[in-house]
Amino acid sequence: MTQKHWAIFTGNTSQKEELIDSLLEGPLPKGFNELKHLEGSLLSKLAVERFIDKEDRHGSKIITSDTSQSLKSMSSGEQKKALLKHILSTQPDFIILDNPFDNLDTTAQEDLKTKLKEVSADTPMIQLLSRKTDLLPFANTFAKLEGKDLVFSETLETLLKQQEKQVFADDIPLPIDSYEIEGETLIELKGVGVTYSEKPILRDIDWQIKKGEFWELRGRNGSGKTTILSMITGENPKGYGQELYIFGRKKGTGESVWEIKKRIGYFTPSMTDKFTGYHSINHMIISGLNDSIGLYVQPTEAQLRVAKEWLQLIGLWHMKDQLFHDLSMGQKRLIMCARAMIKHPPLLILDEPTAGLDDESAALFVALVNKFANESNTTVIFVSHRKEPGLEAEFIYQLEKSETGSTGRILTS
Ligand SMILES: Nc1ncnc2c1ncn2[C@@H]1O[C@H](COP(=O)(O)OP(=O)(O)OP(=O)(O)O)[C@@H](O)[C@H]1O
Repeated sequence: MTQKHWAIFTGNTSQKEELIDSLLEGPLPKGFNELKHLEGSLLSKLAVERFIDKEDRHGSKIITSDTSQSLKSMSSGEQKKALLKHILSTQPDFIILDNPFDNLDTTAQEDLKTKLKEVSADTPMIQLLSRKTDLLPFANTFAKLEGKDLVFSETLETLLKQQEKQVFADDIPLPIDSYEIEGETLIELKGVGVTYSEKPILRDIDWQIKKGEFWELRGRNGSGKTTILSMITGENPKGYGQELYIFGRKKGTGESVWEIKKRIGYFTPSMTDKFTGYHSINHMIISGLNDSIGLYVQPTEAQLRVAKEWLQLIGLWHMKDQLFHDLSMGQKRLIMCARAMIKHPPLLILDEPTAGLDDESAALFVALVNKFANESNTTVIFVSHRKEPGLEAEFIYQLEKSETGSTGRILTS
C-alpha cells in the first residue's frame, strides 16, 4: 500500500493551531485514522521559536549542540534546517510540516523537498500550506481547512481556484507631516564588509538607494540580507567605522539612533504574530504616527481623518472598532503594513512580509505595496525569497553567497 500523505490548504480563517494540537495530542480529527497511537513532530516557525525560548531560558544549546552557533543567531533558513535535522534524529512516526518552505530560498527549498521525499518513503507527512506553489509532489490526500472544519476533496483542481488580480480603488492617503532629507541619495553603502567570529558574511557591498525607489532585496538564506538591513536601521553595530551613509549622514558621526528610527517604517511578520493586540484597529493605525504600539494620547482630527482614509482604502473601515487580536492573519498584515505606511516614512522596509499568507492575502498585500511605492515618495525595500507574483519592484539587489562573504549586484526587473 502506498504511504498516505496529506496536503491541507489553509486560508485566512483557518484555525490551524487547533488542528496541529489535535494531530499531536489527540483526539485525532476525522480522516487521520492511520495516525492512531503514533507520535508526531512539528516542523514550523513556531517550533523554532519555542526552541529559541528554551535555549534562552536554559542558557544551553538544544538542537544546535553540534555547532558553535546558537539557534537564535542563525538565519531563518539555517534555523529550519537545524530543526529538521533534530526532528529526523528523533525518528518520529509522522511529521507535520507547517508552511515548510516559508523563509527558505529556492535552493534551500529544493534541498528540503529532496530530503522530505526521501523521508516520505516510510514516514507519513501532513503538509499545511497556504501557497499552491509549495505543494509537495508526493501528497495524495487533499483537504482545505475552513475555520475549524476540514473539508476533504477528491481532486486537487477543485481546491485550486484561479486568482484574480487585486486592485484598490482609492488613492494612497496623503501624509500629515513631511520629512526633510537633503540630496537625492537616501542610503549608501560603499565597500561595506561584515564578519562574525572571523566568518566573512558580507564583502565589498556597494549599494546606493535613492529617494522614492522601489527595491527588492534578494539572496539565499544566510547571505546577509538581515545583516544589511539591521546596519541601516541601527540595530547592528557592525555599521560603525564603515562607509555607510544613512539619510545623508555617515554612520557613527553622532547621529541619534532614535532620529534614524523615526524615519524608517519597518514591518516583518513576527511583529504581528507576537502582538497581544488588545487595541482597536483604528487605534493601531493611528499609533503608526506616534511610533507607539497602542494609543495613549487623544488623537487629533487630522490623525482620525487619515486613519479613516487608510481603513477605507484597505476595505476595513466597517471594522474600525474591532480588536486587532480578532482579525484574520491577512487582515492583521494589511493593518500592520498600513500602520508602517501612514506617516510616509522616507524609507519603508518590508522583511519577508508575505510569509505564511495564503495566495489571496499575499496578492492583496503585494497590490498595496505596489500602489504605495508608486504613489508615495517613500523608498521601499521588499525582502523576499519567494518570487512574489505581481510585485512591481524597479530594481533588485541580489546578494551572491560565497565562502569569502556575499557580494552584491544590481539587476533591473
Ligand atoms: N550575531 C551573530 N553571530 C554569528 N553569526 C551571525 C550572527 N548574526 C548573523 N550571523 C550569521 O550571518 C549570516 C547572515 O545572516 P543573515 O540573517 O543576515 O542572513 P539572511 O540573508 O537574512 O538569511 P535568511 O534569509 O535565512 O533570513 C548567517 O550565516 C548567520 O548565521
